[in-house]
Amino acid sequence: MSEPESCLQEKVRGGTKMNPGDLFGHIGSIVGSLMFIWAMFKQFFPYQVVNQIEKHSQRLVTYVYPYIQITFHEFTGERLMRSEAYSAIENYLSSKASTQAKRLKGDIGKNNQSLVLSMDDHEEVSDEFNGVKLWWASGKHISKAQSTVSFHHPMSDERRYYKLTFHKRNRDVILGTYLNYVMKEGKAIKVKNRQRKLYTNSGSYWSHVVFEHPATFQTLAMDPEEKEMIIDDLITFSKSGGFYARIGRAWKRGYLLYGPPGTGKSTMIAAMANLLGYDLYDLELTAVKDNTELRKLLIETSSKSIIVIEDIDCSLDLTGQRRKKKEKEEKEQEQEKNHTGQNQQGMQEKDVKSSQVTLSGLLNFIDGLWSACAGERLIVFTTNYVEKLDPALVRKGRMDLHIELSYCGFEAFKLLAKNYLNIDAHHLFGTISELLKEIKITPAEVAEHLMPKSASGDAEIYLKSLIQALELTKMQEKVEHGPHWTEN
Ligand SMILES: Nc1ncnc2c1ncn2[C@@H]1O[C@H](COP(=O)(O)OP(=O)(O)OP(=O)(O)O)[C@@H](O)[C@H]1O
Ligand SMILES: [Mg+2]
Repeated sequence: MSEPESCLQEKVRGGTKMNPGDLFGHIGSIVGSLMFIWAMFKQFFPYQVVNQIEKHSQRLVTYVYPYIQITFHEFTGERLMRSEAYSAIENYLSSKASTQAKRLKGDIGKNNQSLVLSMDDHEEVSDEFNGVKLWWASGKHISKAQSTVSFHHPMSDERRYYKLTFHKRNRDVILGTYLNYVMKEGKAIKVKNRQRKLYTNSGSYWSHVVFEHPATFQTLAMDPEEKEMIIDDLITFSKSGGFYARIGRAWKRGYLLYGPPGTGKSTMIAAMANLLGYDLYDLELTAVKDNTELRKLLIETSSKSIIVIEDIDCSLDLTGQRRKKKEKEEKEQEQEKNHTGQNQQGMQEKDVKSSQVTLSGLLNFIDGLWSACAGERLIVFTTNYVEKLDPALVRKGRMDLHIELSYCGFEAFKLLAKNYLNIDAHHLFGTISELLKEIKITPAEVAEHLMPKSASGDAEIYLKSLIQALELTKMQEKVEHGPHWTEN
């Protein structure tokens, strides 16, 4: 059975099922079917005729037609801005269109990789929500006034819309929850499909590149339970907009990632961005001139983003004095050279050497920013030395979750072996498990040993190389602790 036929029959069935024995139900279904056929064929009639027929039939239909229709136009307002609701519906319907509609439109998505399909004009798809059946139809108006003058831009006078049809007895469900659901889902799909960016600051300006880091939580080697807990925490956060609004708190969450170099802190941040589909702002504090500049940078960050300050201990010291002041001054002098001639820099460069970002500036600005800006933001600090940080910076409420990334345990090793060598088990695993209990080695070092060096490389070679390295470290430790070990 063809798709329009099946939709029509669903409509007729829907009418009788919803209101058995009700004459209006039948009439309404028939009128619904006629309207659907009309929607398919009206494009072949002149615009004036269509307009007149629709005007008069509308009045008649409202008497007998038990369905309610809502239209969502693509462009709204005097300045004809593209409607957010329309684009959310378009995204929401894209998956339904690809399974139900017979005529589809295809385009390259914003991430420039995947093909995005949407329903073509005058198509219809059905949807179901909490047991309620409803229909979406796409259509377009061709403006009469513009069609005569828009010779050079034949598409510019087309106004597309989506029309939602549902039985009037479901009014509460549709208006109360369904439409909110569609908006939310549609926006979520948009976020998932959009091209994400990695922003870095040079002085008070953000510049960005496309963010395409392949790290995911699946490939991140760490304790599986802790990993689950972090994923849960992130997903709960990203879905809690309503909760944060209800309790009157800004929608933000702070993470402190700490651990030795090479344990996966930066990798985890990339995985977080990939999981949530957020942009990344990598804030280089040592390149920020003062608190004002810092505030400006943070206010410019967009919603759904992760603001990262790596090695926070190297950027600020406990009194707020810059540890890397000298380096900063050198950097700024260089910038000064580069920007000579750009008059907008002139003002800022005047007091370059006297100003600096302080710890209290950072704290104030974080707290202040969150209450001023809408939308969700994560802030992530990383450090190799958690004990060196000022308690004010890492107190609860500011940094909600402290995550330790540590040396490679056996579970983490197994995941690396799976990722790098595609093996779940091996007779050398037992030896490695024992060695990992005694020897501290970072996931980065393990990964280095497991990295295939030739196309035909045997897993055993790489595992043996890892065992050798572990045994060597063990020997070295023995030598270092020699006197204690040999005393007895
Ligand atoms: N837990 C891990 N799981 C998977 N790969 C890891 C892990 N830790 C490190 N690696 C690998 O080691 C490399 C270095 O890790 P990463 O840059 O994330 O470490 P880091 O903790 O940020 O170190 P630093 O403190 O020096 O910034 C990564 O490119 C990644 O391939
Ligand atoms: Mg790092």
